[in-house]
Amino acid sequence: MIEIEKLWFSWHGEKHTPTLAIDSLHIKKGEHVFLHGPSGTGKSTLLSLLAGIQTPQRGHIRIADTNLSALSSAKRDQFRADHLGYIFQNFNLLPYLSPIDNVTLALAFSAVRRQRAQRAGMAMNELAATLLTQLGLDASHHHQAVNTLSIGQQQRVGAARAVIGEPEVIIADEPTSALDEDNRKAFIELLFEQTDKTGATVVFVSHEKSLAPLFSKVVSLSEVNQLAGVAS
Ligand SMILES: Nc1ncnc2c1ncn2[C@@H]1O[C@H](COP(=O)(O)OP(=O)(O)OP(=O)(O)O)[C@@H](O)[C@H]1O
Repeated sequence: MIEIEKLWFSWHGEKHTPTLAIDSLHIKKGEHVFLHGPSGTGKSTLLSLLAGIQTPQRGHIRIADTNLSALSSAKRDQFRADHLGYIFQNFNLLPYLSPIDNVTLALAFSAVRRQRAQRAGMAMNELAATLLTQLGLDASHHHQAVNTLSIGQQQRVGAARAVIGEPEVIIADEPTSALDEDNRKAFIELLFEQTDKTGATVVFVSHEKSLAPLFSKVVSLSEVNQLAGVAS
């Protein structure tokens, strides 16, 4: 599902030391990947490359058989909207909109995800409400502005927005860092219940190594980031 080959990326251009140099990293469809590494090793950088927000100077990233580097910037934006659900560390929700409106907004930018959502046979608002409830946000909170929700509740809105319309890949950048350990685990289990229904691949970044046993594959970025060993 995700194939990284001979990846080389520097924030400062080709003449500078790379932030990331990954010879090869393959992630299978439906896998739950826990990506960890010390601060500054490039975890968020790798996620922005996977999301097509940045492009590598060398090598390539394929997601669902699409080479992201071969796409124009506009096509990469569309690819991201269609195939990737992103859960941000600070959730990036629209503060004055309700949970329902934040979740359905993910469908506004993607006909592919709208079509998949329609297969559920319910109105978009109803589907958003169902996902929010399944991810642990009680219906009594579905219509208040998200900036009046707790961090844990906002996290459930961020997760529902990422999974609606069944994107093939869910990327999560430390979405549980503000929660206690029991709530972190419970949230991840609820997220996997949703992604396993659709066979989505999950790439989850966290510092919390205690979460690693919940995942099917554990990747240490310090180990795969071979700064000296990538062929030019
Ligand atoms: N937008 C940017 N412009 C220039 N350099 C950047 C940018 N974002 C990150 N970097 C640099 O890339 C390196 C890796 O940063 P990154 O945020 O990917 O690490 P991280 O492993 O996610 O760290 P943390 O765990 O602290 O979030 C750092 O040296 C950082 O300064």
